[in-house]
Amino acid sequence: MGSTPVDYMIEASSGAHFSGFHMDGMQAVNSLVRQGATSVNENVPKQPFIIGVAGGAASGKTTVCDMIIEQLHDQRVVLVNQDSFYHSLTPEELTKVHEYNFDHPDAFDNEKLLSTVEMLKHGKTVDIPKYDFRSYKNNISRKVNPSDVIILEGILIFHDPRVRDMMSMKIFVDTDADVRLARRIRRDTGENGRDIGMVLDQYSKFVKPAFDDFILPTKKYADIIIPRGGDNHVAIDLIVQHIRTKLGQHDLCKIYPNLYVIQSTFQIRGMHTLIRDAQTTKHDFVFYADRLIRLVVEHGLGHLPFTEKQVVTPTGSVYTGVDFCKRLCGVSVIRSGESMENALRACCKGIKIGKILIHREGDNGQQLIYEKLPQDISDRHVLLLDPILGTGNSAVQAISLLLKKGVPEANIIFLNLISAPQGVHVVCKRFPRIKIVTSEIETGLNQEFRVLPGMGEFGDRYFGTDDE
Ligand SMILES: Nc1ncnc2c1ncn2[C@@H]1O[C@H](COP(=O)(O)OP(=O)(O)O)[C@@H](O)[C@H]1O
Ligand SMILES: Nc1ccn([C@@H]2O[C@H](COP(=O)(O)O)[C@@H](O)[C@H]2O)c(=O)n1
Ligand SMILES: [Mg+2]
Repeated sequence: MGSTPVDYMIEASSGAHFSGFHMDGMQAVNSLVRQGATSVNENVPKQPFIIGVAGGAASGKTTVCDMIIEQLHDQRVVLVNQDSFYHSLTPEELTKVHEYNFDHPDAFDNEKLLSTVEMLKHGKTVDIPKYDFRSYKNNISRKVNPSDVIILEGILIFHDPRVRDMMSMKIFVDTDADVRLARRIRRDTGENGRDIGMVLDQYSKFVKPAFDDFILPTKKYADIIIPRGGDNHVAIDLIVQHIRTKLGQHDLCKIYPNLYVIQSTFQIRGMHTLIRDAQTTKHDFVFYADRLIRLVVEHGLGHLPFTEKQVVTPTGSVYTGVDFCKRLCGVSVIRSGESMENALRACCKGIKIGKILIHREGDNGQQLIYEKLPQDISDRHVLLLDPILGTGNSAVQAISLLLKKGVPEANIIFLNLISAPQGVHVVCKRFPRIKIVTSEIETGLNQEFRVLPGMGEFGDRYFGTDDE
């Protein structure tokens, strides 16, 4: 590995983050239909992004982790410290603590660390011990919930290949030995209440040799080497940027560059949780569906072309901005697509909205039975509205009609709340120039072609007709 300030070998660490669906378009759907298959990957939980942070004692590992966590404040991140897996000292070892090597791989319960990381990786809650540097014991423990990002930190966190192989990104904090020693003296004589003579003895007898024999040799496994630890803001920004890209990117977006999944936040996830809950009242369903629809519409509008425009502000200054695209219209797929009309009207004053009604017989016999579209639709950019993309058959019908009316494929933006991978494959394969904007990708379809986990019959829940 070279020795540039930040050795950034992203490719080496970019193993797929979220599991996806990798069959070919129509072929995939047809084969699923033939097999009467249920969800594509219904039982495969999303894999967390596991990061390892190694480096010498007092190199700044915890500081770097804290900075990453702070920047990822809108994500579910958990920090697991290798210190938590120190073996508690026996009464006999306690009497000769100055002879104990805390920097040797055997000082840790490596099997427990491995099983803990495996559990978190598979979405299970774990109990992690808390280690006390003063009593040399781990008595109490804390509950740690599964998260989207798991950071494993410790001097020898790259030592065990089984733990190392679970990491999607490996960082080594590289700080000069004299700086590490100075920090260690301050920390151990301060918060750990130790005598300076003992600290120096421990350093020359165990810490320094173990760094050379066990820690430094693991530097070669790192994808990124950060000199100066927490002072290296550029490295930390790059790392956070990379993590965000990996988290926000569904595998399908890597296959289809015209598929846009809006970046998830806790707010967005919270809204999805509410509208997916079968117990949510009609009032709340409409409220949160409207909020999400508005986000999708705003995101979709961001894909329209624009022209530069200059205006004079009340201070007499010139502001160089942009002018909205004027030649646009909405088209809703009756009935659930109509739920998206208000959000579109709220964003685009006076926008024309056409309608298409597609009758479904099972899910193979789709029939277009009604259309009312602006006469000059071929000159407009079209925002096609349907909250759910399932098999893709209705979408194909609707898009085919728009193309027949002369709308260029590249002028269509298909907006929906949730998309099944099958529908994405079908639409993107057949119409590679249209854009799809959605807020979440589903796991798949069931045997009745309903989206899973889904949110039920959207139109019925939104318009309150589910009891009829
Ligand atoms: N860039 C820095 N400048 C000054 N002090 C630092 C810096 N990074 C860490 N420290 C201090 O050094 C000590 C060790 O840092 P820490 O992040 O806990 O290292 P590690 O987790 O590698 O042992 C802490 O007291 C911390 O506050
Ligand atoms: N009872 C203990 C346990 C560990 N150490 C030292 O801590 C260092 C590892 O912790 P970092 O936060 O610095 O990674 C390691 O060098 C051990 O020697 C200790 O002094 N006492
Ligand atoms: Mg630490």
